[in-house]
Amino acid sequence: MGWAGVVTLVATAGYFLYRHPPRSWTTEHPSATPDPGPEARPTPTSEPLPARHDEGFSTPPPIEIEEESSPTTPKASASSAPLPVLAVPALNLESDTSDTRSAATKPPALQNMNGSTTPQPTDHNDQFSQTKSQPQFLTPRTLPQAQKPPTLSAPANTSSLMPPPSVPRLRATPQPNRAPPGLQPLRSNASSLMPPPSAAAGLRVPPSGGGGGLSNSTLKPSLKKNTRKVVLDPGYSPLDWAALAANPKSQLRGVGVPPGLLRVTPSMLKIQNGRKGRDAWTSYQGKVYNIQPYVPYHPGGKGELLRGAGKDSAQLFQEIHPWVNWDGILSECLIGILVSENDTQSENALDAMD
Ligand code: HEM
Repeated sequence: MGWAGVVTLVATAGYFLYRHPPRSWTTEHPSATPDPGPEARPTPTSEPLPARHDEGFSTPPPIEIEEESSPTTPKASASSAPLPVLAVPALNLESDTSDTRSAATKPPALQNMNGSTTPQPTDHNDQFSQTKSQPQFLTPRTLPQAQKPPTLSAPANTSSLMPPPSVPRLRATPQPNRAPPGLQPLRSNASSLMPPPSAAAGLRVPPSGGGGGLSNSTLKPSLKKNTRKVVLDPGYSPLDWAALAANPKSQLRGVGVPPGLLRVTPSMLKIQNGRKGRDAWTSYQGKVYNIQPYVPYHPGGKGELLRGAGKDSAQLFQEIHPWVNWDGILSECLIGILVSENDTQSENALDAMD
């Protein structure tokens, strides 16, 4: 009987303390989180809530506690009882709001958000929702000082732990600010828009100076201004010239010119200036060419090409388009070699042409 009585007394005392814990226990647990936390969790299942919120604003500890709280929840599965217990400490905490402001703000937020039910699983969501909903909920409340610290402390923690909640706040805050000031939104928009324009400008500038796809459109007009190319008549394209040069019957050296290379003196070259029905000859690097058949195919036009008729064209040619393959274009127009005036063989060649 003695043992049974002692056991019943202890059980009733424990149950009484469990149902109605003293205020000192409720306040001590959140304050002394690390050591008593895991031990005291099974007894007051509702106490981790304020501790979590406090810790959630503090920093890393909440994660550990939540992980540890998960094993406690199965114990709380006998938690049909603790649910009503949750409401009890919430009322106590509201009464304790006068004691601690931080604890006062957090439990009411849970009550309002969750309707005083199932706050534990939504602790994480509460942290997010608190950040979002605290302004709405706390503004009606009469504790601006208590409101501001959590909001200020929350973004710092959320920025370190949870970037998403910090983002909506930034969005929410600049929206009201965007309309009136206009300078901050311009900066924010500029920060978002400035990179593209700067990048676009950086991209546009090089091609204009360098020579990309855009540079063609920009440089073509400038080239058109500086270019002296002419519009060739149909059938006189470089390909047409290539086809003509490949044909052995073309007689590009001119009619009446003896086969084989001729010895051409400067006087002979001067006579062949393209006038009075005579073909236009020119010399280039010691060789004489008949440029008359190439006149309608010359991209620079007839007049430009005939500037070298009856004389050496090396200087003009090199000044205008040294990259052009002279021999590749006029190989079939080769008349002979340029020799001095005293060369007797050149006289014989002229006699042969007459
Ligand atoms: C001898 C005096 C010559 C003069 C004064 C002359 C002048 C010119 C000129 C002003 C152009 C236009 C350049 C431009 O603005 O794009 C041109 C283009 C051209 N000329 Fe001549 N030319 C001469 C001889 C020749 C000869 C002998 C050939 C053939 C072997 C030739 C082949 C060409 C070609 C292929 C082009 C086009 C170049 C290009 O598209 O880049 N020219 N020439």
